[in-house]
Amino acid sequence: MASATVDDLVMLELDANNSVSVSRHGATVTSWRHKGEEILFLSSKAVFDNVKAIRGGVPICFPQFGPWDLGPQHGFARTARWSVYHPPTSLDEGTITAILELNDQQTDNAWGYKFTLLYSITLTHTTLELKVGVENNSPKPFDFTILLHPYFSVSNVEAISVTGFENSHYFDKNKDGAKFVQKENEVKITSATDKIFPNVIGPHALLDPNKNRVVVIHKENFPDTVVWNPWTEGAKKMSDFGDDEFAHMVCVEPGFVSNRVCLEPNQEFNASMTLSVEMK
Ligand SMILES: O=P(O)(O)OC[C@H]1O[C@H](O)[C@H](O)[C@@H](O)[C@@H]1O
Repeated sequence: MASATVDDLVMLELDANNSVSVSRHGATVTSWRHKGEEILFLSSKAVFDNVKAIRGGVPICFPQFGPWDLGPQHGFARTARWSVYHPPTSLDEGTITAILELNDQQTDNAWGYKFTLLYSITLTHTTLELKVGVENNSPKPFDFTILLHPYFSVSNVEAISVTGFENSHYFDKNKDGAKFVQKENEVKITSATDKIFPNVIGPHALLDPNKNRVVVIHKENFPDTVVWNPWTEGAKKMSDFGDDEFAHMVCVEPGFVSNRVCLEPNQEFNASMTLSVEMK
């Protein structure tokens, strides 16, 4: 079995307190240190064998979010080995960018289409921008769903709230996909949560009063947002997740999942998530 090496990591470092690390396995952002604080959650049981998806950070789901007839749950992008298209480079003072690439030749191609994914990671002293581009290099159209799956580190999941959902609706995956109305702006997490909110523009604010911290999640061309926490029972079912770790994480996931993206030959799809942190 392959195991992770230094060569697997792409590091974007502004200074000792502001950095991002990205694994070429799945282009998974595994850490974002902002002013010395880790913003992302990475399970203590995450497996780095270059086979399994990394449990935490920011995995990317493509060409399928959720179960998939043609391959693994959440698609192949999070377990494929990406290449470095553009190594970390400082564009201006205080901005560093790297670009990773995945194309059909780097996957087992069960999907059957030719494509190029470019994933730009840009770090500044105030933001982390993750931008994904999909190009159809096939002679025929294809369609897909896509989602960024950030795991945020929180003090205590029952103390936090996530805003940006006023007068929306959601499909509850824990209740056979039943549809519910969300009147309140804030989502609170007090039990197993797996909700798909279609067409919420955002931004979302993840308020963590115990940390005096707000993480703001801006999204472009990701109409949907999924909120997930596995809670006790879900945690126990995952071999790469500690039984008590659900209390210290929440996933707020921008995606294009309630409808499929359709791309004609040579067409491109672009979307991004930009995170910023405010201390209160
Ligand atoms: O265990 P994974 O395949 O990484 O999926 C983890 C979770 O991802 C998303 O948030 C889905 O909405 C959940 O249904 C799923 O359980």
